[in-house]
Amino acid sequence: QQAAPKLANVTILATGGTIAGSGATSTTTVGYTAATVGVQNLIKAVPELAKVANVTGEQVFQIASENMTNEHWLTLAKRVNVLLAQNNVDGVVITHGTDTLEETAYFLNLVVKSRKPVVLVGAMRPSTAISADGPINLYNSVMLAASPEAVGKGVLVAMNDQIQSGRDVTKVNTSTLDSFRTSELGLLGYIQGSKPFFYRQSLRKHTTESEFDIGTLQSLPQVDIVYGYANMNPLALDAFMAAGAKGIIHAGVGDGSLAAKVKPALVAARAKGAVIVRASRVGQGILARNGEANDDELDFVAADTLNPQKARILLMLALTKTSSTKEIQRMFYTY
Ligand SMILES: NC(=O)C[C@H](N)C(=O)O
Repeated sequence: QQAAPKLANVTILATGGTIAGSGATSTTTVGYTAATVGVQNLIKAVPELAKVANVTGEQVFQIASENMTNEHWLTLAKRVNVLLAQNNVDGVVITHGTDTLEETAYFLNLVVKSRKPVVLVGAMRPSTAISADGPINLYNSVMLAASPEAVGKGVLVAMNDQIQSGRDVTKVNTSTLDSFRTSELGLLGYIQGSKPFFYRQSLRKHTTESEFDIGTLQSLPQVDIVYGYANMNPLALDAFMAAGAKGIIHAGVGDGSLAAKVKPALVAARAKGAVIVRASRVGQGILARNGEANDDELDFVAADTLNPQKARILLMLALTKTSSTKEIQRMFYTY
């Protein structure tokens, strides 16, 4: 008789969200309360986890993800790095609210110092709902974090039977189960029959190849996002600058064009030392450097394919290393 294959050790770090949410009735799929179920009960609800990994759980936070802060990210990333440095941990799963899940995934993609799998997972329906998606998503994530195929792929997101890259995935629907998408760049693979099937991989640097190190950081530089729209005015930008912003993400219309009413305020912000990154509210495509604005002349940075909320994360990390816009532009083409 053959010995049973040794199961991988996976730690689930629970942070809250709808996956840990509960509603008044089984048909409550809106107006429920996020972040009420503790990690041990999340694990207990899916006994099948024991078939794919030796699972341990830690409650890191218990919050709805709209309350995620830079400080939460630093705490979480440090814990992930400590765990993955241990020989008795093979992978980490992070349960998370879906509203900012894509941001946490990209942050960790840039600061985790390990090739071991890190998988983020959430749910669109609370744990008390008919056909709650949390249990299957959690099962798939633990299976993925335990799988050799996920090693070295960067931080992953596993929802709705799909594997997405932490760099590229974004929430695209307020409420449906297929809310996590990677527009044109494409998902990485599928999960089927308790197995991962990978088809592609991001070529952008991550984890062990990243130059960013949050090991000794207690805070991140203030970077804010100003949203573009017709009749846009510089009020929000000026307020962020007055509050001490070190960087501004201009979530511009189209290819990041600058409204005549706003451009002088951006130029003034740059003159005060803030780094200006031009991104787009569109959600797909490359933000062309020197396209809709002359970035060389203005000394601005182009966000490449990062959406504004992900551009904010890269700019915060970039500002921990340098204030050179040339260097920061290189980083936007690297990560
Ligand atoms: N589906 C969810 O998880 C939404 C919730 N507001 C959260 O992000 O925590």
